[in-house]
Amino acid sequence: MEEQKKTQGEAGGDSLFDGGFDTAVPERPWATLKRLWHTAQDQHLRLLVVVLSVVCYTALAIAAPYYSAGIVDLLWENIQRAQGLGEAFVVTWRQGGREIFVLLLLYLGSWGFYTLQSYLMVGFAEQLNLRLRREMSEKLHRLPLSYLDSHQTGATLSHFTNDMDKMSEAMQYGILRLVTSVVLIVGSVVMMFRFNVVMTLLFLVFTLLSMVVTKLFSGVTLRRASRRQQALSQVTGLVEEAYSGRVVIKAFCREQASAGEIHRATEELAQATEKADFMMNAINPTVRLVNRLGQMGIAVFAGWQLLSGQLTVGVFQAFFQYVNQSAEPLTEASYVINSMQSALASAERVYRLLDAPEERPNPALPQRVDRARGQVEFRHVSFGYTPDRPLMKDISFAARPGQKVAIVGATGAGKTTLINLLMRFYEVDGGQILLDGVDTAAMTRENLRDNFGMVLQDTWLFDGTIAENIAYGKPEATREEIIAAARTARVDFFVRTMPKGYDTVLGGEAENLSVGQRQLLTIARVVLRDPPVLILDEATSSVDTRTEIEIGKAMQALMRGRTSFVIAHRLSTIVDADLILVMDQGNIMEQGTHRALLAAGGAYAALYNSQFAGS
Ligand SMILES: Nc1ncnc2c1ncn2[C@@H]1O[C@H](COP(=O)(O)OP(=O)(O)OP(=O)(O)O)[C@@H](O)[C@H]1O
Repeated sequence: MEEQKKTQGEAGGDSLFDGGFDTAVPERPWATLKRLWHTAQDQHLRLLVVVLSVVCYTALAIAAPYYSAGIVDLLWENIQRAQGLGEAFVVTWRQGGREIFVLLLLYLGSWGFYTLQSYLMVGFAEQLNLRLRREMSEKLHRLPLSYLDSHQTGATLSHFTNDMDKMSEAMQYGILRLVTSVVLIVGSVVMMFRFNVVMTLLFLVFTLLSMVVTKLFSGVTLRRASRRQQALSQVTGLVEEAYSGRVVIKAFCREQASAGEIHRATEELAQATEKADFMMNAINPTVRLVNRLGQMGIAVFAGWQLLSGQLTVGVFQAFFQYVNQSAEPLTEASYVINSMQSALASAERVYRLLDAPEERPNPALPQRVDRARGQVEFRHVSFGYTPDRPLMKDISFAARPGQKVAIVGATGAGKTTLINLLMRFYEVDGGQILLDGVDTAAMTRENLRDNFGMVLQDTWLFDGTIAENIAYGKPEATREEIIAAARTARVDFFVRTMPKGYDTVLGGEAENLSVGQRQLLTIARVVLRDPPVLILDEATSSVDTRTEIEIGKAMQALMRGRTSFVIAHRLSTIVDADLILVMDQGNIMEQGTHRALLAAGGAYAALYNSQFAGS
């Protein structure tokens, strides 16, 4: 449920600056900020330059209007004097020119510092993202499978994409906006007070009013944005479901029902988006309207003071420069604050991933087993995925080098779990697993897994050539070695029929590989690596009989001379096994050879007889 909520929030998390409103709120904003500060420790100098640049920018931005007031008054006086004398008005270097030049420098300086701080912050944000992305990708490899198994892929991936984007945007734009706005507003208001108290009070009253309006609007906006996020994640979920279940949907002729559901969800999304976007678009004009009304009031008052000689033209225009300078950031305040909140919430999610408990560290003085003979033993092993639900209570068996061990049992019996423990994807709770007499817990995981080769039903091929895919476990393999492995795996023939043979790129062109061909390729991969112990998950129903025979032969060739663990789905293929483990509810019910188990007349015999009763 918790996870569902999390992904929903993430799925719909539009960026603020695209006009979206994010509802995510950080749980511990100050602690997260402190941690971000720590993560960016190699960039503190850059931040110091940014701070200096912000100070210079705001100082210039506050000084420029004040300075301009004097210039305008000076020019105004000169114009009037020239008119009084009937002369043409000219600006010379001594009379106004120098001041205009200085004003130009002030404006240019403030532009320059603004550009500098933006440039530095873009670099800062990207460097920070780079660091976090690197830490996350390293972390992913240190996380135990239990973490990855219990977290949705989409949610984990969104830390690399959505969360990073939000943080980057907030840092490039949000932080600067926030800091410069606060300083600019405070500075401008101080200057405004120096010019005219009544006009400043008038401005503050209308500013307060526009803030109240913003607050009212943002409450409704947040609610509507949240509804839109829910609707969006529902549509995403349904489309994903329709895509992944496309074969079943077609087989049951449920296309119309599925399309209907998506249609309904998209209609809801359209309505929710309409409402949310209307609110989003309505905020700015409304706040601006309030601001304009305020400015009108100030203008009328200022005009009256101007006419009565209590205000100069220069101060009049300078005052309005300050009004504009402060009104704009105030209008955007709620967006900026929201963006900062959502970025901090993203940072929290990223740190939560980085803080997740890791695999138990490898032993400090590990024992090594280089190229095992293949003696594998389980001694009183117990295990549960969760501490409160033990699955395996006391498992013991031994396989001698070169033996074929078949694992059978109904679905959920614990066959995969046994392999998970053997490979140390999960750690045992009690007992020992030994490889050539060495406790696997005393070895490093890398050393242990170097001794194993796995062929799973879920084949995994990556974007790359067939040759690269076969050489995945031994990148330095020569072309001859790759071809020899392909021959053993009975894959050479069909690879040669492909347009570019071993250089055919999978990925774009991988769709034209059948499930069986994909599996043969993964067998070739293991053949090339030549491990002493094998784990094979027998193909079930997704391949045709001829391919199944091919795979069977390839597996036979692979198993020769190696200890092999075969998760068997058809009892016919395991009659020659040296040891059959019959599993049920996580435990081994019976073990022995096919003959011995049949003779014992227990669960295996019953299963065997039921499978072959009709044949
Ligand atoms: N990652 C996991 N977290 C919690 N429970 C799990 C996990 N993986 C498996 N289980 C549970 O452990 C039990 C054994 O599952 P396992 O996958 O080992 O069975 P299996 O014999 O391989 O089944 P199948 O033939 O369907 O693959 C099941 O009850 C299953 O629900």
